[in-house]
Amino acid sequence: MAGLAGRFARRWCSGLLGSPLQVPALGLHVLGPAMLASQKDFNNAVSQVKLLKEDPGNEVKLKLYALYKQATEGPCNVPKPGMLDFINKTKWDAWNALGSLSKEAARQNYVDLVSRLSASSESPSPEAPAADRKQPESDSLVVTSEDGITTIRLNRPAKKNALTTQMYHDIIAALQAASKDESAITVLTGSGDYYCSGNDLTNFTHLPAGGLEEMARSAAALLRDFVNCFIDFPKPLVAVVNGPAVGISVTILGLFDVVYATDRASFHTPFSHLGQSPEGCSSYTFPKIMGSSKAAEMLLFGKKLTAQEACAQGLVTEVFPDGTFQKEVWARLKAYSKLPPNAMRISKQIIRNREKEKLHAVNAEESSVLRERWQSDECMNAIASFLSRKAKL
Ligand SMILES: CCCCCCCCCC/C=C\CC(=O)SCCNC(=O)CCNC(=O)[C@H](O)C(C)(C)COP(=O)(O)OP(=O)(O)OC[C@H]1O[C@@H](n2cnc3c(N)ncnc32)[C@H](O)[C@@H]1OP(=O)(O)O
Repeated sequence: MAGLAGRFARRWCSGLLGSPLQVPALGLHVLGPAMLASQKDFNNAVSQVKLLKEDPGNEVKLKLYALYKQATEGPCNVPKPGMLDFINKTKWDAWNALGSLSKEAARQNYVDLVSRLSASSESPSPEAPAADRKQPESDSLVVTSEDGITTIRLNRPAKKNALTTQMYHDIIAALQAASKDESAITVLTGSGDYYCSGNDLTNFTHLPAGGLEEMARSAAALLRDFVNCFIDFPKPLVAVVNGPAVGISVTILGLFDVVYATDRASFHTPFSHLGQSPEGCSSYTFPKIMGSSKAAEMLLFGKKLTAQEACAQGLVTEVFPDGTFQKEVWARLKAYSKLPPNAMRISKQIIRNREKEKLHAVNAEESSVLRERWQSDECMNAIASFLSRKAKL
């Protein structure tokens, strides 16, 4: 069995790292979010992969492979390999999971990933903008900082950027670091075709020694800490919603200062379907933003809004055509990031501070109600249904 696994791993490595592009090895730029990687940056990154000192492991090589194919050939356009062709099927799955991600975005994600791999295998360089930042524990979150913008990118496209327990912790750490760094603006966005599919429902399957009750207690504590970071975040916080958004990724939008969305995005809070109840302060912010009956349709009945509807309700600031979304949004954010940072901080304080106490109280109440909900049969059955593939939203 070990021999088979070893052979599998060796074939895997040679298949994934060999790339058809042969270009001279050049220094790798550390790219930030505010500009899209050029073809030259991409070619450099392709060369750089071959020079990595450490083997990045099969999961990362699979990501590199999928992003490379998407960047050079576009969305997966070849037939799915047969069930027994394990290696090619796994590679096909990874490529196919990137959905309609544009070639440009794939190129940028590839360059970002290589940049992180290079940085972690070398000593920090003074030019690296985020060199002194503690990097997230898992590569499901990518944090970059450039041109006055710190970007926190959910990077689990194969799972529609569902939030694992580790990702909640990493986002908390990233927000705490961003609140103190040099950047003027902080952005949350996603990789791939989804913004975020909400809480990873498998989080609830890892029962601790204390059983269901202990799991619900620690989940409520984590939720409360997570949402508190958004309530207290001192700088302009912008969501760049690159695709559909579900659950907690939607509810916390009420705590952002600006929300830009592609016209492919949708906004879905299916709490009743899941036997759960609202969080992220949405029980307070949504009625305030859109009025109580529109909020009730979303939070009680799980009505899914299109990007245009969410914009009309005031949850989204502006909607952009998907084809020009990244270019237009980052150009705008780059311009805003040049505004005096202290003025923006102080203005945010004036706008938000009088609400903070209320928001903390709402967060505490929502977390405590959910602690009970997570122990209910309604919730257990809904999660079991999703995990056994009987239910999808
Ligand atoms: C101690 C524990 C601490 C836990 C921390 C607690 C804090 C939690 C606080 C918040 C609680 C709840 C708020 C919410 O967010 S509720 C919303 C939860 N989300 C969902 O219910 C979405 C479920 N997903 C879907 O319905 C569909 O996947 C989709 C999003 C509509 C996309 O459908 P699709 O057909 O386009 O793609 P699909 O093949 O289904 O997905 C690709 C793979 O991704 C996996 N996946 C997607 N979303 C999730 C998810 N939320 N959780 C887990 N896995 C997800 C999906 O299973 C596929 O995987 P695979 O390829 O089959 O392996």
